[in-house]
Amino acid sequence: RRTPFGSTHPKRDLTSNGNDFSGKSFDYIVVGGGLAGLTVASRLSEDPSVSVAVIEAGSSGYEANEKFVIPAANLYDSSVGTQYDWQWKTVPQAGLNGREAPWPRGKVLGGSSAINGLYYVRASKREHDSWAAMVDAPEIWGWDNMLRAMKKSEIFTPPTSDVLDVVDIPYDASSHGSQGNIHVSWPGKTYPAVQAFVDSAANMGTPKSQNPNNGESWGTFVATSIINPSNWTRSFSRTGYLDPYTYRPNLHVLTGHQVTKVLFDTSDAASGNVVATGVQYAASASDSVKTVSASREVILSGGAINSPALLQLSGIADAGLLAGLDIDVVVDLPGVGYHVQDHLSTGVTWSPNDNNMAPARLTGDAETDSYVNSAISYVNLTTLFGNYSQTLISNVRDNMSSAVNGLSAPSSVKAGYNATYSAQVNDIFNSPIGPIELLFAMSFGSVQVQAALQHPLSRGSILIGSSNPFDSPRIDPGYLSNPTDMEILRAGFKLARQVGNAAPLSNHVSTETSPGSSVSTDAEWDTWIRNTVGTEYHPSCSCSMLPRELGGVVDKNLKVYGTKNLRVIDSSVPPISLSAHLMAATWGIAEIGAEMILAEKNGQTYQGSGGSTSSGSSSSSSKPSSTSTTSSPGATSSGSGSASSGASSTASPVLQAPFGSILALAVVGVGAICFA
Ligand SMILES: Cc1cc2nc3c(=O)[nH]c(=O)nc-3n(C[C@H](O)[C@H](O)[C@H](O)COP(=O)(O)OP(=O)(O)OC[C@H]3O[C@@H](n4cnc5c(N)ncnc54)[C@H](O)[C@@H]3O)c2cc1C
Repeated sequence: RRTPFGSTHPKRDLTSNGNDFSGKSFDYIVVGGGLAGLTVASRLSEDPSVSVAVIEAGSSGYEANEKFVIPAANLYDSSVGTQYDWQWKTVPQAGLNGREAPWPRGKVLGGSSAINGLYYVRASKREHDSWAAMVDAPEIWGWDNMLRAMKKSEIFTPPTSDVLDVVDIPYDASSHGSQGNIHVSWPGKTYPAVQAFVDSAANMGTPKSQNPNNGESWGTFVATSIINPSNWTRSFSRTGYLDPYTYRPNLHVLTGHQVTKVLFDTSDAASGNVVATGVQYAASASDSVKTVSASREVILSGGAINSPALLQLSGIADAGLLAGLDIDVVVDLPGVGYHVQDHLSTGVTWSPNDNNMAPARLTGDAETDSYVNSAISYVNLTTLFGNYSQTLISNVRDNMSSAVNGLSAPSSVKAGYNATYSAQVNDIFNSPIGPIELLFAMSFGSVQVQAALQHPLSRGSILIGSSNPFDSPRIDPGYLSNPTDMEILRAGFKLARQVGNAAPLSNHVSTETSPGSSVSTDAEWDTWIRNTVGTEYHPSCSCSMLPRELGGVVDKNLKVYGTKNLRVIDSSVPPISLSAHLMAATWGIAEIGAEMILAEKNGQTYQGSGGSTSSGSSSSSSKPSSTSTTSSPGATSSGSGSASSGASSTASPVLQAPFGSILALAVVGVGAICFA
């Protein structure tokens, strides 16, 4: 097979030679070959009439394949801390007694889905509907369309009978997809202590969930994992969305090169129609900068840290920030990098009183090594606080404006904080949704019940500190800056301890080793929490989908405000943190984003699950140009309710469109790192 680059190449065009893209033009450029980026690129390239280029900063990962495909999730023999991890750190956090918290992110094809803890957990209908209401787009971002999109990406397999002999796992196969790209199942090995956790958490007030994947995501259950049960390997965006398409000549992937800037035609900027024309990229700070063009769109899928940073480097951010860094303003968009929310967690740890534990090292037996610490419990406010929960909610409501005023952010962002606080208080806290997740873990010979804050009221930011794209951005999640977060998290750890000490789990543990008996008063818990907690690896909201006047970065069509053809499609776009692990929603976002793009290309209006598609007002050739009649900033898209062709369709109004188409209990000193 001849490649567009002229050489004989047996496979899809996968190169690490920057010259192969230099000076070329593609219809679509996807920045970042991570979870969302590969999903989008794969779906777009199902249309043979378009050319798609992916630029990934990390390597392909094929050179160390076992590292990615052998999960070993409970041992966390993963790539965190290696060359496959960006190895970000927060700035010192006052809420963590001045500590800097590590923020790993995947830097390899597959992105963080290549290095993460495998939990596949959906958020609730209520959270997705709340998000959709904020952008008045229930048909696109509400539960029905998100569920359809999440199912589209999925190949579900029930648990094995061996596993069901040990642990009760109710499931409803109709809540899952069967013809998608990512295997979703349960590991081949489990242990009686897992069932004991489920029973103890239920005994302590959080009943077992019968079907957490169907919009009622609260309760106690053994979560699914991204695991291929035919060989017990990790199923992630590279194996699901790239590897199978070896001979797709319109899909081109460049690895080992970081996109340093998006390039624009600003001739029509006054009418809000800045046009992305391509990107610059380089292998390192000392490499020569190269350019590649996009004739239709540039799509940012760099993840929750890199996407806002790249927008800022490219001149789309708060004008005040850019002025201080000597970066020309392309679009004054104050929300870029604000609204940051993250899950914060650690665990109460015991020595085991059980010989039948997950092994403390890899055994070499794939089925045994597939065990994932995925028993979890989403606990609501009433279970945590009893009657006091209503007082807590009233307090948050009463203190909302002073909390917002106390935050440092541009004024439109503060207006957005009011909106997202209201959503949290009215839609989430006052519901069965869990603001705390408990996670059961057996790793390295210890037993742990972790607690993780799911709906933080603290707000943070990710802002570049220099115009050098190879410098780390300033990551400030503002951990525990809102005192209610500490109140909820403290209650979560107290409950974690109670669950471990409640029968039947109490039969599987002996001495509590951390925090131990010296911690029992609120003040002692708070000190321990500040000295111990870290990220649960779910930062989001840094390119929030909100109205522009609320500090939004993308509109309901994932388009960056002020631009005609620049989208962000990744985990940075949810406007509120979700009570779930982030992958499931991110695959949903990516599937919907690809549908939107193909719809717009075909001149139709994307209507999600809200109805059938209709012809849009744009011409069928919607290549950006200053005369095109397609979208204006913040306006509805001229795209269309699309569908992707391909193997993974799931029946829905959208798909009838005419053109169819760990926990690594790496216990370090007193600390523990939870991988989830
Ligand atoms: C250690 C860890 C454990 C986790 N555990 C779980 C879990 O068990 N379950 C779960 O649901 N979620 C988990 N997560 C979170 C989940 O993996 C992420 O939320 C998800 O992968 C985000 O997808 P994304 O597409 O937004 O970003 P990513 O998957 O991180 O992909 C972004 C990609 O873009 C590339 N990139 C960035 N900037 C540039 C640039 N300028 N130029 C070129 N390339 C660029 C990156 O190298 C990366 O490959 C975990 C995350 C981590 C780090």
